[in-house]
Amino acid sequence: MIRMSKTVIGINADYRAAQGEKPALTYLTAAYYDSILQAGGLPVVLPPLAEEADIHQALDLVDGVMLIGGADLDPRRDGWMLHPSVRAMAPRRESFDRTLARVVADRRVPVFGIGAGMQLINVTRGGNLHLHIPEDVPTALPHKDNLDPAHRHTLELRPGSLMERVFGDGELRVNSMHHMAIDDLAPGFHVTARCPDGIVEAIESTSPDWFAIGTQFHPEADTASALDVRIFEEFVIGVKESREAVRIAA
Ligand SMILES: N[C@@H](CCC(=O)NCCCC(=O)O)C(=O)O
Repeated sequence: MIRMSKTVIGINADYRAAQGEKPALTYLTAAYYDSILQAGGLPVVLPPLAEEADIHQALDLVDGVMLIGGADLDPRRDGWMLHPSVRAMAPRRESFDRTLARVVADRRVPVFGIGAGMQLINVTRGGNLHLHIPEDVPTALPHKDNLDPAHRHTLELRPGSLMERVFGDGELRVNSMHHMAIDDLAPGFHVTARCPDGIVEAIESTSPDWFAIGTQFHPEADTASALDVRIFEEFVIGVKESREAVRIAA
């Protein structure tokens, strides 16, 4: 039997600690792994591993990683004060995610960060965040509407970027469900999409040896446009090309 070797993408997940008689849960929206499947990749879920050695062994088994969205990164872990608007993610998830992101970056594992996942890449590599857009950027458009999960805004794209390859020119509207955003961008990245109010909506690595992208919007969500799936196709292609380049260099 000829075994097709699909590009394997490890995906982190959300986590809920045990509550009374309710057991602890690992869970994630199916759209994250379905988007990888639709793009021709093979998704595997990475549970919140505590040991760094286990994370290294898990990364030996995948070609790339997708960091999903979710609740807020705890700003105190980055030396900032807690903000009243912060709804921190489960500590077990955040501890794993932060170690995973650091090891992924150190090993130059191809990565796609979505929402909180993009924010995590940025703080892991020395950037920081606006903790609450309405306070930090009072002139910003609304980036979250609790009454409208389909809330959207337009984007302005960087010429020559992956984002422009996917979306081309013309007006582009994406979903928006966040109250934090990238403030200082980490070294080794450039912004490839902004909301017209200046809020960062996509980033790409500028390092030739690391294929790393991030979107603040959610191309996997039900509210995404038909073109958004192309981002996942570009990601899977980029991961495959990165891995082939490493094999040739070896
Ligand atoms: N909490 C952060 C990141 C926003 C984010 O990832 N939202 C996704 C929510 C849906 C999901 O859990 O996938 C912020 O608000 O900036």
